[in-house]
Amino acid sequence: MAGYFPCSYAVFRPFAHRPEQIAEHRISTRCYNRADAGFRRPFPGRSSEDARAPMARTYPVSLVLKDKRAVVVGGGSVATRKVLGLLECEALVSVVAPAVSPRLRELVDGVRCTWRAKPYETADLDEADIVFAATDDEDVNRRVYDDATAARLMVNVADRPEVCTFFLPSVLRRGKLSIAVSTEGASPLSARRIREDMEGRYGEEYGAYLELLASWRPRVSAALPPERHFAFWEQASDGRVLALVAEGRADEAEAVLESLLS
Ligand SMILES: C[C@@]1(CC(=O)O)c2cc3[nH]c(cc4nc(cc5[nH]c(cc(n2)[C@H]1CCC(=O)O)[C@@](C)(CC(=O)O)[C@@H]5CCC(=O)O)C(CC(=O)O)=C4CCC(=O)O)c(CCC(=O)O)c3CC(=O)O
Ligand SMILES: NC(=O)C1=CN([C@@H]2O[C@H](COP(=O)(O)OP(=O)(O)OC[C@H]3O[C@@H](n4cnc5c(N)ncnc54)[C@H](O)[C@@H]3O)[C@@H](O)[C@H]2O)C=CC1
Repeated sequence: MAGYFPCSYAVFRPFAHRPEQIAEHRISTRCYNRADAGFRRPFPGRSSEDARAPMARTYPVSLVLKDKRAVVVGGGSVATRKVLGLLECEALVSVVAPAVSPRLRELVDGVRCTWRAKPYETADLDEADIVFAATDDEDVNRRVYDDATAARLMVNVADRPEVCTFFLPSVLRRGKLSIAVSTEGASPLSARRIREDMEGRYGEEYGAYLELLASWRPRVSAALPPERHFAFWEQASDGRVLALVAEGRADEAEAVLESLLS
């Protein structure tokens, strides 16, 4: 099965039909402070009252993007990272950019990943299911955002956390296990550091372990009445089976599961 594309949606968007109002009303304190520090051009018409308005909580989900059409506008390092994640989930990726990074060029195969070597135009979003704006041109990113919003498409804007309808978390994968870390735009580097910290705690053994448990699900459903399912899975996940899998003792892990059926 294709992997999931973990992300967090910003679901509360009261001014979704007027992008300039979103900029004015849904600005996070962090961005306001960064603007003051010279990192970000201040948005027009913003008051300190607006700056205190908290950004909406996000709704974490894992998207199934297999065979869905993802349009990525931009071809630099940020776009490349997005494309790698999308291809991992078997999405159909269309990159729109006059130039792309060498790594991204390698990923373009004309089938799962195509490249339109030109500047962005509105028609590039025709047939898109999900959109990523990742150019280094603020105005282009804003235009992609406007067009995607007009078409009611989910859109991630690399340089504008405050208008994204979803963010990308930092993701640790171990087979079917994905641990997605999000700071809702507060500190992407912190998300990465936490993900790196998790790498030491959740090793490769989780891949085989979860495959084993997945293979047992139909068996448990068939062999045990529903009221015994929870107790089975509680014991199956108490650490013994995981430890045996980690030591490469697959037969013994199976035997423990077998014993839990009686
Ligand atoms: C809002 C968000 C929108 C989105 O979804 O893209 C966004 C926005 C911005 N990122 C910026 C900077 C950096 N981003 C990274 C890295 C990652 N950024 C990712 C996600 C997100 N980044 C979303 C919020 C996620 C969250 O908060 O949880 C990760 C987790 C996932 C991914 O991209 O796949 C991936 C780590 C993957 C991994 O390694 O695990 C690094 C570190 C590095 O490069 O290693 C830096 C430099 C250090 C720093 O600034 O912290 C800037 C400023 C740009 C500038 O200053 O010009 C903006 C714009 C702004 O803040 O205004
Ligand atoms: N969300 C995130 O994780 C991060 C976001 N950023 C932000 O992301 C943006 C992109 O950063 P990088 O990838 O490092 O930039 P980059 O300079 O490596 O790449 C920019 C890309 O945009 C393309 N582009 C320029 N004009 C275009 C147009 N009219 N139509 C289509 N494509 C066009 C260029 O051809 C190039 O491929 C920046 O605004 C940066 O501030 C930066 C770091 C992390």
